[in-house]
Amino acid sequence: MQCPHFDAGECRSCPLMGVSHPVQVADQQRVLRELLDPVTGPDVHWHEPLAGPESGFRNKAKMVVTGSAQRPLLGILDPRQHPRHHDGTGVDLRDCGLYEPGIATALPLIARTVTTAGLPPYDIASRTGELKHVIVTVSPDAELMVRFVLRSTDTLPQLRRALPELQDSLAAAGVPARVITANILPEHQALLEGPEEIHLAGAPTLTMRVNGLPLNLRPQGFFQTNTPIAAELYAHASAWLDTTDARSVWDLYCGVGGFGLQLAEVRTPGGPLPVGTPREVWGLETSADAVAAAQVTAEELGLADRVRFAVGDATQVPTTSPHPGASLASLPRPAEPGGREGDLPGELPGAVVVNPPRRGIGEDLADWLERSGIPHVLYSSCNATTLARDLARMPTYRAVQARMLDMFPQTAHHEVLVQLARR
Ligand SMILES: C[S@@+](CC[C@H](N)C(=O)[O-])C[C@H]1O[C@@H](n2cnc3c(N)ncnc32)[C@H](O)[C@@H]1O
Repeated sequence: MQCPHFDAGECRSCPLMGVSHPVQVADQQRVLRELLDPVTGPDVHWHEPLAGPESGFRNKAKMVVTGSAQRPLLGILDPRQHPRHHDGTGVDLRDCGLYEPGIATALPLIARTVTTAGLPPYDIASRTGELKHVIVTVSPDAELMVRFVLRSTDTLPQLRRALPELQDSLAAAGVPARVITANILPEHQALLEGPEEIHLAGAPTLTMRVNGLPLNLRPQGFFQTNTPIAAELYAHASAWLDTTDARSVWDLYCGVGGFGLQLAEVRTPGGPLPVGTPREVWGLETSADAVAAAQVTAEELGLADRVRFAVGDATQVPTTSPHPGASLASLPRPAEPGGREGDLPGELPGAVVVNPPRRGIGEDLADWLERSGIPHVLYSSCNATTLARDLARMPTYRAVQARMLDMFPQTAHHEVLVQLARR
C-alpha cells in the first residue's frame, strides 16, 4: 500500500506503510512467538497468521476537525508540531486508504454539512470554536453511525437544521445514516469524546451483522476495528470452544457481546457436544451502553433466558459474578487433574473468554482464573506483552492452540487468540 500522507511525513499513524503486507504479517508472527514461546512452551499448535486486506478495512474513522466552517479539514492535527505548542493546524485525511469505502464516501458529505450548518471547528490554540471531532462507523450493511463531537450544545440548533440534507445525501450515495448523535466534550483535553451523548436522528443503534449475528452498537460502545477479521475471531473462538465439553461460558470484557452470542450454542460438528447444544452465557463489561446493546441482541435472537450481560468490572469478577458465593475469600479449589466442569464446586462456567484492552487482564483476574478450576480459557489479546505477562501468572493452564489475526494492517499491532486448557 502506498500513501501520499505517509510519504509526505504528515501522518504517522501507519508506521509499517511501505513494508510489503506479507512481510508485515510474518514479522509480527515472529515477534509474537518470541514473546509467547518462553511462557507457553513448545507444544502449542500455532496456526498460520490470518490476514485480510491491507487497505479499506477500518470500520471507524475518528476525524479531528480543523480549518474553518467554510473549508473544514477532517483528519488529524499536524504531527510535525509538538503537541504542547501546537498551533491547531490540521491535515486532511478524508482520502485515507485504511477506511472502508462507505466511510470514504461519507466523509466529503459530512464535511459539506459542517459548512452548511456553519459549525466552527474547535481551535486548540485559541480554545475557540465548537466542532472537535467527527466519528463515523460503517456497518457490514453499509449503514452509518455519525457522531459530531462538540464543545457545547450552542450550535446544536443549526446542526439539527442541516441534518435532513445530510441524511438525504448519504442515502443517495448508498450509505444511509442509521444513527446520528452529538457528543458533548466541554473540557480542553486530548480526549476523543465526552460522556454526554445527544441523539439527533435515526435509530439508537447501528446493526453490525457479524457471522449472521445482528450485533447492536450504541454510540459509546466498543466494536472491533476490522469487521471481517472480527468475524474470523469470533468464528475461531466458537470452533475452538466446540472442541471442549463446556456447556456454559463467561464472556469477560464482552463489549456488545460478539464472543458470547457466537458461543451461545455449539456450531462445529465432530466435537464432544452435538451441533445446536445450547450454552449458558454470562457477559461482563464496564460500558453500560455496550451491555444494553448486547442484551437487546440476546433478546432479538430469543436467547435472553440463557444469555445475560451485566455492567461490572471484570477484574472483580469473583464478587460481581451471578454466583455471589464465589468471592475471593471462597475461591473454588483447582480441579483435580482430569476433572471436568461437573466436578467443580459452585457454579463456575465450563469456559471463560477474556478480551481485555491493551493493559491485559491484570494480576487479580489472572490469579483468580489460575485458582478457579475453570477448565478452559480463550484469551483474545491485542497486546502480546500483557498477554505473556498474564499467562505467566496462570501456569496451571497449558496453551493448546493460537493464531495471530491481522486486525490492524500497516501497524505493529495485531490480535492473537490463544486457547488454554487446565493441565
Ligand atoms: C478489546 S474490547 C473487547 C470487546 C468485545 N469483547 C468485542 O469483541 O467487541 C475491551 C472491552 O473491555 C471493556 N472494559 C475495559 N475495562 C474493563 C473492566 N475492568 N471490566 C470489564 N470490561 C472492561 C471495554 O469497555 C471494552 O468494551
